[in-house]
Amino acid sequence: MSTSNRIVVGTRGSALALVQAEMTEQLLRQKFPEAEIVRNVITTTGDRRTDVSLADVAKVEGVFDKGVFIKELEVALENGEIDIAVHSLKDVPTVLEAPFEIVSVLERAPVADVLVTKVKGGLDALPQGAKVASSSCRRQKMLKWLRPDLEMVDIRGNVPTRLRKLAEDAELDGILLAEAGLVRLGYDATGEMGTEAGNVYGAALEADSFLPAAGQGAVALEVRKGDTRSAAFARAINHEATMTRITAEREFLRLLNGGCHTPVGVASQIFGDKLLMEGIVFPEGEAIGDPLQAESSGCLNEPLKVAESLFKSLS
Ligand SMILES: NCc1[nH]cc(CCC(=O)O)c1CC(=O)O
Repeated sequence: MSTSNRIVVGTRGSALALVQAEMTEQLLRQKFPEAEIVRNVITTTGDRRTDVSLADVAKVEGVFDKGVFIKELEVALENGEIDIAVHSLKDVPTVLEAPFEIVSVLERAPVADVLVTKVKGGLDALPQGAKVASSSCRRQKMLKWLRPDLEMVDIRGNVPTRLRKLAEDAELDGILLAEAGLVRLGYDATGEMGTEAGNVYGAALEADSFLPAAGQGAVALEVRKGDTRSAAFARAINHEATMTRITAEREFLRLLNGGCHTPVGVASQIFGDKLLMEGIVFPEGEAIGDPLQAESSGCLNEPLKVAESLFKSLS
């Protein structure tokens, strides 16, 4: 167990996870110069199983829903090996196991999805029938809806690996990635990106036609429920506006009971004391039916209510 001035930050070992852990540790060091901030890197099921599709990892490994990137961090939290788990919020299920709590989020990075292609020019420059890879059913459905001619395929691996796979694979015309991950890894997400196998080019997909995942671009800090000491550390670096937005977005997803099998896009914005939300829900299964879409707005202080009204106005 931790002594009084020591706090152990737990993270996955991917390049993006390590950058996000570093951001967290730096903020903690600024707030608590007297504290000893220690890092513990943990390998998760999702990192280990790059041999099967993301949708299948949970089934193959018997891991609850989307928790393939977080289970081992929760085990480490439970064992007291770490005090604060750092996650990409997007990878965290909307309902946590009872012993855990998300108490804080870092300031959000850009939320858009990016189409990365071998040829400059974004979506409009992709030829008829081009092949685009993504491991996210939301991204696959959304792009197929906008461009029914495209062939969507699965892809695994961390961000630098995917960029390299695109540059290497002669058959592949593009991949979809979060702008947040690219930016945090230091890439020019909407420009030219270098890989060992050549250059590729990013173009952000407009957030009003291509809605991101709930919590995309946000980093969440998870602690043991009742561990008031670790929670106080984490809360001291919380970014309030991000917390408001992700609370609303995740509530919308929770109401829909959306996991990896019901593709859901959701975006939120703060204007003065108002919270604006937009949502899109695709039908389950292979067919690309017409999605349900809605918008809603309400008071900034009531993110749960705004999410509920968005959910109710889906039609
Ligand atoms: N599931 C993988 C994952 N989890 C978080 C990010 C990027 C950062 C973010 O969206 O917060 C990514 C990669 C991607 O979607 O391109």
